[in-house]
Amino acid sequence: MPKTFITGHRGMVGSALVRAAEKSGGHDVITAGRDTLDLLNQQAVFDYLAAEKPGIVIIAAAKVGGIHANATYPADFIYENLSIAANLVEGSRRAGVERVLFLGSSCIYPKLAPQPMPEDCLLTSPLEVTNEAYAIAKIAGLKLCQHYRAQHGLMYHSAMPTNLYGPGDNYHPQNSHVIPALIRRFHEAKEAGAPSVTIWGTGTPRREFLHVDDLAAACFHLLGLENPPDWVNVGVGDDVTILELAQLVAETVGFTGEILTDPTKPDGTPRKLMDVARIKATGWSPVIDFRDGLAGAYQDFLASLETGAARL
Ligand SMILES: NC(=O)C1=CN([C@@H]2O[C@H](COP(=O)(O)OP(=O)(O)OC[C@H]3O[C@@H](n4cnc5c(N)ncnc54)[C@H](OP(=O)(O)O)[C@@H]3O)[C@@H](O)[C@H]2O)C=CC1
Ligand SMILES: C[C@H]1O[C@H](OP(=O)(O)OP(=O)(O)OC[C@H]2O[C@@H](n3cnc4c(=O)[nH]c(N)nc43)[C@H](O)[C@@H]2O)[C@@H](O)[C@@H](O)C1=O
Repeated sequence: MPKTFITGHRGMVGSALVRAAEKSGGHDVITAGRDTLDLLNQQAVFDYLAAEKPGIVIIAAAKVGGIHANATYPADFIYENLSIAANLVEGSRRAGVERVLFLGSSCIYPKLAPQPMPEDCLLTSPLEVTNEAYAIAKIAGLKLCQHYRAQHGLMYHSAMPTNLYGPGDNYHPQNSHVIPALIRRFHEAKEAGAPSVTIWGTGTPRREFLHVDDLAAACFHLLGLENPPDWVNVGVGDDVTILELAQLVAETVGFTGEILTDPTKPDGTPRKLMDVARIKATGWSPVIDFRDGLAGAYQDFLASLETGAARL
């Protein structure tokens, strides 16, 4: 059974990876929270990997946030994400880690990429400005893996997930992604009997959403491939407008008031629909229906409010 270091295990993706690994029983999982291992500390990362000698490292730790956080803290996003990727990839090479899976994001592709976006549209035109810093760090992470694989013959590769949602999400009112932000806002409006809820931007951008448990399954699927692509899109291949999403979240939460838009807030990329032909050809497809997934995410939000575990 491979010793598998899942980084970022307290986050939404990392915790889904731990759940999936425990369910499969096929991995001896090790974890280390920020309190015991700060991934920005290069020497600490090198020492930890040298001592633990995992067979697999999954890089699910990152500085993560929605459109507002990315646009407000670009220095933090580029510095922390470059450092986490470089420390873990080089530390893995030094410790003889056989396999690394790095997680990027669909925002690595150009702002006006062809839709759906194939893997080979990377670096063909400018990035979306609201998340350029984060995207550059994620592109550097995937290129680290690609070049370490080419130069050192190591099986280091990457997955590029589309926008994710699910249990353990961050519900911060400003710094979160759109789904957790709207779950919280519609819930609070329902509780307060508010007549309307305002969403950011024009409501016209299109986004694709993948449940985090589907992503976790995709990660272990990729780790099982003998010759995985250097990087591969992970998505559902279907998208909705932000206004349609808001209507779905309102239904899920049971909010029946009006939905207003605020065009003074940024829209970000007009559309980022993944071309998922490559991962489908390897035998993976998502299984979680979007409405079911949203209902589960809302239940998780309610449960985490009760236990006090919600990331608010
Ligand atoms: N959420 C999404 O919609 C998408 C996410 N992704 C990618 O998936 C990955 C995981 O994202 P997600 O789970 O949503 O993010 P979360 O914010 O939920 O989790 C990130 C985790 O990384 C940990 N972390 C961050 N910095 C450090 C550090 N210096 N040392 C140790 N641990 C650290 C955090 O620890 P702590 O709890 O202490 O802060 C947290 O547990 C990221 O690479 C992200 O780019 C890709 C596409 C979409
Ligand atoms: C995963 C991805 O996440 C980020 O990109 P993004 O797709 O723009 O992410 P988002 O979820 O924050 O917004 C999606 C859309 O939704 C609209 N929107 C409406 N109302 C709210 C709202 O209340 N909060 C937020 N956050 N957005 C809202 C918002 O205006 C935008 O049009 C990247 O920075 C980068 O980190 C990355 O890789």
